[in-house]
Formats: sequence, structure tokens, C-alpha cells
Amino acid sequence: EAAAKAAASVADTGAPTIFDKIIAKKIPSDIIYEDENVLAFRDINPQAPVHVLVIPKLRDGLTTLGNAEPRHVEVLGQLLHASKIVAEKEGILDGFRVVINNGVEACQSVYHLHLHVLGGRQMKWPPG
Ligand SMILES: CCNS(=O)(=O)OC[C@H]1O[C@@H](n2cnc3c(N)ncnc32)[C@H](O)[C@@H]1O
Repeated sequence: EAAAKAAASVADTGAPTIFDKIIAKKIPSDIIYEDENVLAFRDINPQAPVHVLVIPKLRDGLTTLGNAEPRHVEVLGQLLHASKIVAEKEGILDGFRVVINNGVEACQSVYHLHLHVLGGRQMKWPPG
């Protein structure tokens, strides 16, 4: 438990994640939006009719939001703006949720920062 938590907060070891393969177009993905800095693609295990992941193309230490530094402010804004574009494209601008899972207790499983854009159904609150 403690070890897992420590691991989750460890700075970027540079170890590739599955998202590196998606960015490099080495494995297939259903891309919804892409620009110079950001990539958005459908989640492989959707938790809602619309479930899209929004990631920075350059990780640069951004394994988790908890590892964000002042140098990341611009890309953090780009990720949020891209999330809005995804919601617009998916027709869920009037009802969507943006989720960042940070660390083991938040069920983070891929250590490359990503925003979940979820929608297309009535959401519940509080989240589980
Ligand atoms: C439990 C949340 N854990 S998480 O917040 O870390 O989210 C990781 C997300 O990546 C998704 N994922 C993993 N591999 C792929 C892939 N190859 N293509 C698209 N999405 C993927 C998972 O379904 C999961 O929702």
C-alpha cells in the first residue's frame, strides 16, 4: 500500500506507457482530436456512451497531476481546452464530466497524465 503510493508519486522514470505507442501511432486508436501538443482518443473500456482521453503528446514529467510543475501550466490549459473541443465534437457540451485520476487511490493505471471526458448519459454524484 505505502509502496504503491510511493511509486505513484515517483517522478517520471521515462518508462514508456501504452500512451506512447498511441502517440507514435504504433498501435491503433480512434482519434477524436489532435493538434501540435494534445491528442484525444476514445477510451478502450468506455464507462459512458462518450469516453475520450485527452493527453499531452510530450509527457515531460507529467505522469500525474501531482507531478505538475510551473513549466506545465500552458499544456495543462491546452488539455482543458481540448476537452471542451472534444465535448463539442461529441455533442455533449450541455452535459459532460472531466476527470483526472491521480495516484493509486484514485485508480490511476497509466502514468502519463490524461483527462477523461465522459458523457452521453446522466452522471451520478458523488463519484465512487
Ligand atoms: C481505471 C482508470 N485508470 S486511469 O485513470 O489511469 O485511466 C486509464 C485509462 O486508459 C484506458 N486505456 C488503456 N489502454 C488503452 C488503449 N490502448 N486505448 C485507449 N484507452 C486505453 C483505460 O481503459 C483507462 O480508462
